Amino acid sequence: MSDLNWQGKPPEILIIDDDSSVVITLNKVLRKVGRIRFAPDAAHAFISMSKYRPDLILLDMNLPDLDGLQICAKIKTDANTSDIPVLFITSQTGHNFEEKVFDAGGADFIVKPLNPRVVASRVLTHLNYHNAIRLLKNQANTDSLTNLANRRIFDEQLSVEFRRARRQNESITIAMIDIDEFKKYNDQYGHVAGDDCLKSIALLIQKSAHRPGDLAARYGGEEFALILPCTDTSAASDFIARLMDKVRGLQLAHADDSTHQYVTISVGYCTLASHNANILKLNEWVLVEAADSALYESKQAGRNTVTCKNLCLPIAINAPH
Ligand SMILES: Nc1nc2c(ncn2[C@@H]2O[C@H](COP(=O)(O)OP(=O)(O)OP(=O)(O)O)[C@@H](O)[C@H]2O)c(=O)[nH]1
Repeated sequence: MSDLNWQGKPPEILIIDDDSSVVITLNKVLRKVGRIRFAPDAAHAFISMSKYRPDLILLDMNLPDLDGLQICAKIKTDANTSDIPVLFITSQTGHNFEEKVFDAGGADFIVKPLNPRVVASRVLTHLNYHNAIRLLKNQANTDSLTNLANRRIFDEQLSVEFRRARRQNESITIAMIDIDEFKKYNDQYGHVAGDDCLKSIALLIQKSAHRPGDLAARYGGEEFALILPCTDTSAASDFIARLMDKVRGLQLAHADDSTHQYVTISVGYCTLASHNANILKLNEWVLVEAADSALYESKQAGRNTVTCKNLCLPIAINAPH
């Protein structure tokens, strides 16, 4: 249908217009470009947007319930829709019109009577911009080898989830995961096999951390980090035991591992329990440091081990950094 490389499916285009002749014309021009949906007014448009997140919106200036500028401003103030390009369709070109469109957050406008080639060119240009920005954002947030979130996103999300846990008096767990004897693995099987091993374990971690708010990130070389909101010590312990089982279940041969035949991981985690007396004085990095020191203990204990540091009792608080 579409020539654009849009993650295997055509781009979603939403046309918000109550004039059926305009809708018919736009459909004819754009049906080869993407998947077209229609809404005759603002109410239907917002329902459609929440169901089928559009990649581009064509918006009439005058609609029965809200005017186009108001709809556009609403789209632009909602974090879920703010990055969608909005192109106005209008017969108005009067005083200040262009400024009003751009002030409302519109990306461009197309003047009636509609010229099919102009419509197709403008829509394709904005879809291509939108796609390029989406790909760049994705690259900036993702570790390219494993496709997990990168360290930058981990830091951002850690702060968000820690503040949420504090506000809502919920527990939160941070886990640090490290592949055992990975230097020897690389030495024995080569770096390409090492990369494949990292990818397999990353995929397992990502599939395991599937609840809303969970985040799996590549923290460094062969180290991963997990944020598990609303997860107390016992839930975290079950989660990590299952994850370690799954890694052992992969049975990735590691002939040089001093104690095991297969690739294993060591884990350290720290849970901040709800009702922690010190919760208001703590910061998120206390959890990361505690999880990291628990991971160190797991390594000292012989690897393929999990260690928990619990912060539910009053503890010595490190200076924030
Ligand atoms: N193939 C591959 N190897 C990596 C990557 N990032 C880090 N490494 C390797 O991971 C190894 C980590 O070695 P160490 O920190 O000594 O840890 P270890 O050998 O796993 O030993 P323990 O953690 O004590 O069990 C190093 O040899 C790094 O070169 C990567 O992206 N790909």
